Amino acid sequence: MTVDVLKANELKKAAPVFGQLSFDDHEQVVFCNDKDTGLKAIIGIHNTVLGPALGGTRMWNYSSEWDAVNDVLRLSRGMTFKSAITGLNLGGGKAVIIGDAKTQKTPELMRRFGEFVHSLSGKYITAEDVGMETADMDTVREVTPYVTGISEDKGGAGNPSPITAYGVYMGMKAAAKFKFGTDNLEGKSVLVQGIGHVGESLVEHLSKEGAKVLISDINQARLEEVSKLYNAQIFTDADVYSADVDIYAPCALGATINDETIDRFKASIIAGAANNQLADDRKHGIVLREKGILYAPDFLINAGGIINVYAELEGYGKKEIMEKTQNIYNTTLEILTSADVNDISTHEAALKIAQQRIADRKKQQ
Ligand SMILES: NC(=O)c1ccc[n+]([C@@H]2O[C@H](COP(=O)([O-])OP(=O)(O)OC[C@H]3O[C@@H](n4cnc5c(N)ncnc54)[C@H](O)[C@@H]3O)[C@@H](O)[C@H]2O)c1
Repeated sequence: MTVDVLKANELKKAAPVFGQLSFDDHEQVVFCNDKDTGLKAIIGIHNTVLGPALGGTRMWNYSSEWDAVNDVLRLSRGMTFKSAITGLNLGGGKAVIIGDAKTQKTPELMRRFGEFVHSLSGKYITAEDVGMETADMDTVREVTPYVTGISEDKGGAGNPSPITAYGVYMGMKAAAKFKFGTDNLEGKSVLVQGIGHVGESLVEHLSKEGAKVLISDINQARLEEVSKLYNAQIFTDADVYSADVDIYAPCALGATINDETIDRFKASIIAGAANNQLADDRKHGIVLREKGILYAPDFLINAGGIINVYAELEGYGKKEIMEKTQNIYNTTLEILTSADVNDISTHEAALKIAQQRIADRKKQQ
């Protein structure tokens, strides 16, 4: 561990961007700065072999600029594989805005951000992520057409979060089928960490099916609201990761499966919406497999949102969106089976398929 930290620190000094551990042959990284609106944003374009880089914008109060760079690099890479495995003709990109979405987000700041997106002439297309609402994308739409996730009355496909939640639910059911022999979640205990846009909708599906739902969030008011609405139990223990549940569903931020938490998990399945759940894809994917914890790869099961926004570009409707999202069940089962047959982590099994699709397309170009 100490050696890893030392190595990372040396790399930061010698090659602060291209040498970053999370840098993975990204095509372009754009730093956007505007003094008047206070905008400090980074757009990461990982790969555009399959199409324009599409991915949401996250507004977050990062503890350092370094964390923001790291996040956008990891998130944009994840988008490349998400679109590839879902069969969409999209590349991977993502943007982060440094700041508190509750106090620092203004229409002027969002429009200025939209102008930066516009300057990339469609190579990057944005959408919402943590800290963003459909209304913010409507504001961005005032200055650029390179935005999705806009409201339905403005011709968009609307808020992608309920579709994302439906896809996660499908992926979770497939994982249950694989692990428990049945996809019926009635009576299964599921801890949903983060009950924001996606988490709440997932809680709704789960409680309708009769699962025993536990919820955890840093926002106490939301906990009480969601608990009342869906009869979900608020998880009060200090340690979320050692909760004695059947399924852990991370729906807050990424990297919750890391060196500190991985030995504490008691859940049999990990299936949630958060992007980049594994702090170290390779290492933690393998450890989960060794521990017998079935991990449904995040970029595979949380693709509902991108399917929804892709519909805006391709012009298909709700029925097709739901069918494609429902299909996450089948793809998840295939990948879990393939990981088992090939004795590799589920993350690696999913990654291989995504990478192969990109390599095949590259050969044709
Ligand atoms: N919205 C989508 O369509 C979509 C699509 C794919 C992936 N995702 C990913 O799913 C996750 C959730 O997205 P969202 O749109 O619901 O975001 P959101 O901002 O609406 O909700 C996030 C929730 O997590 C809570 N939270 C933050 N830190 C926490 C912590 N340490 N412990 C517990 N709760 C915490 C917040 O209070 C909030 O309620 C994100 O990682 C996002 O990148 C979202």
